[in-house]
Amino acid sequence: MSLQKNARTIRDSSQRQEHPLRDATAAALGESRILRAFLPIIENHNAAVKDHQHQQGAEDPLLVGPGDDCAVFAGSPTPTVLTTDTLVEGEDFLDPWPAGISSGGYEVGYKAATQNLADIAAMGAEPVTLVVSLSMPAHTTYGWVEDFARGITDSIVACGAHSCTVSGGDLGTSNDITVSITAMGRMHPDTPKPVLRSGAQAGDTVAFAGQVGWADAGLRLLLQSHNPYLADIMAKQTTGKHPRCNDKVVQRALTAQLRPTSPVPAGVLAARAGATAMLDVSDGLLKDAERIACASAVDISLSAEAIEALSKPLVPLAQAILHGQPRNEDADSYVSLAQECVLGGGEDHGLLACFPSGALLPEGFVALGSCLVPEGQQPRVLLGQRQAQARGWEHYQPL
Ligand SMILES: Nc1ncnc2c1ncn2[C@@H]1O[C@H](COP(=O)(O)OP(=O)(O)O)[C@@H](O)[C@H]1O
Ligand SMILES: Cc1ncc(C[n+]2csc(CCOP(=O)(O)OP(=O)(O)O)c2C)c(N)n1
Ligand SMILES: [Mg+2]
Repeated sequence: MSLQKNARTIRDSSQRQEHPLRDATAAALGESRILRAFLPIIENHNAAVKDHQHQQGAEDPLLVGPGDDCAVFAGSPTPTVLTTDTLVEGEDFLDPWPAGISSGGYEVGYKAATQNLADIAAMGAEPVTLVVSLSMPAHTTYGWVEDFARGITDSIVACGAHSCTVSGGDLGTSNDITVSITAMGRMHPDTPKPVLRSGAQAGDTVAFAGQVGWADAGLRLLLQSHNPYLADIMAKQTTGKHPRCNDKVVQRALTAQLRPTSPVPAGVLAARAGATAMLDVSDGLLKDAERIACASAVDISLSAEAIEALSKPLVPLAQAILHGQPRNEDADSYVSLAQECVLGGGEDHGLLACFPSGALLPEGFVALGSCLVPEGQQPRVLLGQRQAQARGWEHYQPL
């Protein structure tokens, strides 16, 4: 059957039945169920294309479709990986934030590039190029766009993606600034097999490279308009490109939210060390660990001590955040807020990976736990002995 005829059959059949959730909203459904409106239709299409190519005696180059950090395409000498990510003003950044600090062009370009580079790294691949689409109001200035371009190139350098170019893009108009970057990467010849989310096995070590919880702590500070502590430690000129701050821990959290970096070379190192599964943590450690657990059909057990070690440096920040809230909290609430940032905070773009038990962890990775044979039907993430509730970012039910 020709592709056209096949596609028409699919369209006719989809018109015949009205999906029972047709009037349900994104807010009611959440991201994963909203994707189900999209995926069966494109997967049908992809299957029709595959059949068509087969009949022509050609191979479909799409090796891995939707569902992982990147799509994977057959390539010579090694497979190519492809991803895209979007930032929207008002939803993903503010200019200015209630705290008085701005995400200007530099921060927006920086963050948009990092998000994409992290998805490439999460496949164990090396970033090759970015294509940048920028929609903005007509009153956006030359200076903003210049800062935006510099933010992109500085992020590429800071993430260690030294072979990544910027090869094109698109300009458009919109009421709110919207940036969409598409990134292409390539597997290294020594490790041509992409690291998917689905390869983890019971017994594997779960390990993490990068930082986690800091961007969430930064977000919480930036969203506060009257934090006396923050006002105290910020230097006078806080607007513009680089907010200055006299407190190193607060500065680290603000930087993690405004100009995050991802440990990109650690992706290739992980592939080389035999990583069985990997993703970048963008929506929260528990939620993203659950994605590996579900894709690989394993339970993941995170060590309470390892989580405590990640949370500890965030306790002074939790104190700063709670100082900005109406009533002062006790020490226990600082500790639990720090842990909430580590377990549920997104946007740091560290790499969570699984390695065969006994494998030497590559530089930059610390062990967080292990994969287990699943106990129930639904794979779970455990914290210590107990099942952890997968908090995390959900676009249609924010904050
Ligand atoms: N509109 C869409 N159409 C097709 N696939 C999509 C769409 N949105 C997301 N996906 C796929 O769903 C998966 C999860 O997306 P997302 O959570 O944005 O990934 P990530 O957090 O790694 O950026 C990805 O494999 C992505 O390609
Ligand atoms: C104004 C504002 N509100 C809320 C957030 C928090 N936030 C926005 S997106 C996001 C999660 C990551 O975004 P997503 O598009 O899911 O990235 P991906 O998983 O696709 O890499 C978080 C925590 C923010 N950065 N800015
Ligand atoms: Mg990702």
